[in-house]
Amino acid sequence: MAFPGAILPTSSWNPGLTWPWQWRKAAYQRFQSQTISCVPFLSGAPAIYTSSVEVATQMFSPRPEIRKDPHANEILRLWGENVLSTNHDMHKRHRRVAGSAFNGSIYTLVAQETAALYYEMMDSEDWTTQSTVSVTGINRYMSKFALGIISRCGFGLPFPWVSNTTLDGMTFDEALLVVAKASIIRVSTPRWAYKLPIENLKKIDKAYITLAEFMKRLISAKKEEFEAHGDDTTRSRPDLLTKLVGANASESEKTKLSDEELVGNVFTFMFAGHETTSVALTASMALLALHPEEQDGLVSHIQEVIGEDRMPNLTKIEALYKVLACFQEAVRMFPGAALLTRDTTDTITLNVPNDEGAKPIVVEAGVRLVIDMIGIHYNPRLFPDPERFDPTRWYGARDSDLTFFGWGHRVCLGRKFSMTEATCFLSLLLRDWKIEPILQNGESLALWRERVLQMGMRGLAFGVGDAPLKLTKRVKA
Ligand code: HEM
Repeated sequence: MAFPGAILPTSSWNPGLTWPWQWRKAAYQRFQSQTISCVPFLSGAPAIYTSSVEVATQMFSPRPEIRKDPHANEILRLWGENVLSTNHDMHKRHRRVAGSAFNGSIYTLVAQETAALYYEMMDSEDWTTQSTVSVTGINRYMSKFALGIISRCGFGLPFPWVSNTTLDGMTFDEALLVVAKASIIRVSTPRWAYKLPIENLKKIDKAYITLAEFMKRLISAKKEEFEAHGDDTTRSRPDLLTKLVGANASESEKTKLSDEELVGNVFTFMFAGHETTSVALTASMALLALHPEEQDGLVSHIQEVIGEDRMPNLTKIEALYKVLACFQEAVRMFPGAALLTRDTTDTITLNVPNDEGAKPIVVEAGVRLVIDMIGIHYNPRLFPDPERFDPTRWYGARDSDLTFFGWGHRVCLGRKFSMTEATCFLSLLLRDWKIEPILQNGESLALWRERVLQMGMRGLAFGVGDAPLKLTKRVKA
């Protein structure tokens, strides 16, 4: 999507930025194809959009002629090259280092910390003492929650729900939230503009400086630990930051990360692990609020598996398949990573399925390939009656069925991390609280869904807007 179409709203004549969501019921049906090409009217590169898993698989394949374009992904490289931004051999190196941190120990930690932060949030917000709580926008809480879990489990940061530690008057979580929301402004605003008396730009600048300082201190402390204890550091604490700093100290070309790459990866994990999970948690709660019958079924299931256990362990969390399926269905319906792009650097051929089998299409160099995750997840051939919230679609699903995490050699590294966090959080919340939508005067559930559950750009990811919800404490027998 190029200027000026990108800045104008989506309408019947202009796609705008949100067409994959707003036209999800019509775009591919109109052209009777799951793969369509798009040639910008005034400026910009031609693009091919697909809602077909077969075509997306070809676009995702590790071929030398397909890459993530460094210019299109400038936001991802803001702090340094990293596992999300790089291609080919360089990507393999980053993935080798970061991937090794995603194992049983980190998921055990995620289960523990999610339960701990849940109770801390309840106490700090003073919800524990209330019988009902009305929240105008649950997103704010979910955003902070997801940030807390990645900070604690990925980076060993304390991240208390209420933080008093400030650097130049700004707390760490405040700085992170501002930075997460302001990346587009940061890449598009020249440095001199920050000297102007514009309050918002000053706040963004301060947040970037604060965060960079926090991270510098964190990395220095970890480096000192390596100097004092060598490889024992990795053995005693196998978290993500330890793995990344260990790779920075490594002598091997295959696992070495430079200082800049180390910082780039630290920030990438902070943000990749934050927005997508918080969007999905918000959507899960909003959808459950619309489906009280689903909540009732889940409460019995949760009681059977964890009873009144305050800190359920990983094995118990993994047994809560019905709660997990609700989360997976919410991610299908509201995929935070909505549009994934690749670019061709040479001519390729895509085999596009049609009624007769498949038709080969030659794609020149310089074409943008867009994997439309909304298109895929609302494709009625793959998900019959796609507007219906039906968690049973995911009962017994295999890892490879979870298309909303991508697939192939770049499948999401944090998929089990986010599923563990979400299953644990939603189970504790549903066991304690009934969730209902806060309706406006005379509003029906269908109208609430229409008003609230709309996707648009929120910070770095595509997400749902403010979801107003009422929580009512369940009366325990
Ligand atoms: C509901 C939550 C999440 C969703 C829907 C999601 C989705 C995705 C998708 C679709 C991709 C593929 C991107 C591409 O191929 O261009 C991806 C990649 C990635 N995700 Fe996630 N993600 C989630 C949570 C997380 C979490 C919690 C973390 C970290 C703790 C994480 C870390 C990453 C990383 C590092 C990559 C890059 C992998 C690579 O390129 O090799 N994600 N994610």
